[in-house]
Amino acid sequence: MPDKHSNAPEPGTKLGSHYSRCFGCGDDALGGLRVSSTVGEGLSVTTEFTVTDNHQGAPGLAHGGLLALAFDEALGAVNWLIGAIAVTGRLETDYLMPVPVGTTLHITAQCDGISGRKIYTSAVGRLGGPEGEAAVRATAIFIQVGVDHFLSNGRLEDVQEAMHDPEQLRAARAFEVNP
Ligand SMILES: CCCCCCCCCCCCCCCC(=O)SCCNC(=O)CCNC(=O)[C@H](O)C(C)(C)COP(=O)(O)OP(=O)(O)OC[C@H]1O[C@@H](n2cnc3c(N)ncnc32)[C@H](O)[C@@H]1OP(=O)(O)O
Repeated sequence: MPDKHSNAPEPGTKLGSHYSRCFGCGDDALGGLRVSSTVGEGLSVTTEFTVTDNHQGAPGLAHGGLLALAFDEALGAVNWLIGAIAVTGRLETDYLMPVPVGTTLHITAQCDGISGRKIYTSAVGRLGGPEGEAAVRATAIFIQVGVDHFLSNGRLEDVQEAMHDPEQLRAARAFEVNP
């Protein structure tokens, strides 16, 4: 298990978005999920995601791929706690119960360990409250990367815009990145 980063926020702290145009957590992404995570105990975060009319796959039920996105965000937020910049290498989801429109998934995500650049994480999403029945489980492997991953691969205009965005710089500082 990795150590919690010495500058990691205290339990109860709301983590901001890592990028304002991120479809999972950003405020500027049209139709995005806008999920936000709160630091939990140890290397864990909690995230609430409410399923709306726009999230349907079958009538009245959440789309599974969209739920996977919510989990990707929650699991990725764990990386803030260890001060790691990382991208999703593998994401596996188990859908245990249908998730109806209007319900809230209470997701708890945690770090399970690291090996080299790989960060192993897992999460469970419960319905009806943080202690409710498990509806979705997920595991993910994040791979630590350098900031050059984004600078070399991202569309230039977006990278440049992000580098001039004070909010993006705040997020980068949280990862101890100097873009
Ligand atoms: C303006 C600038 C500001 C920047 C401020 C940053 C802010 C912070 C942003 C955070 C952003 C998050 C955003 C949300 C989360 C996404 O949605 S991320 C987007 C989706 N994911 C991707 O696009 C990743 C695409 N894949 C890749 O780029 C490359 O395959 C990777 C993942 C970087 C790995 O390539 P690589 O660096 O060449 O790594 P490689 O040496 O092959 O493998 C390293 C290790 O990882 C393992 N591995 C590699 N791929 C996998 C895999 N798919 N499954 C399992 N293991 C794997 C390898 O087996 C190897 O293990 P060991 O041999 O060391 O035991």
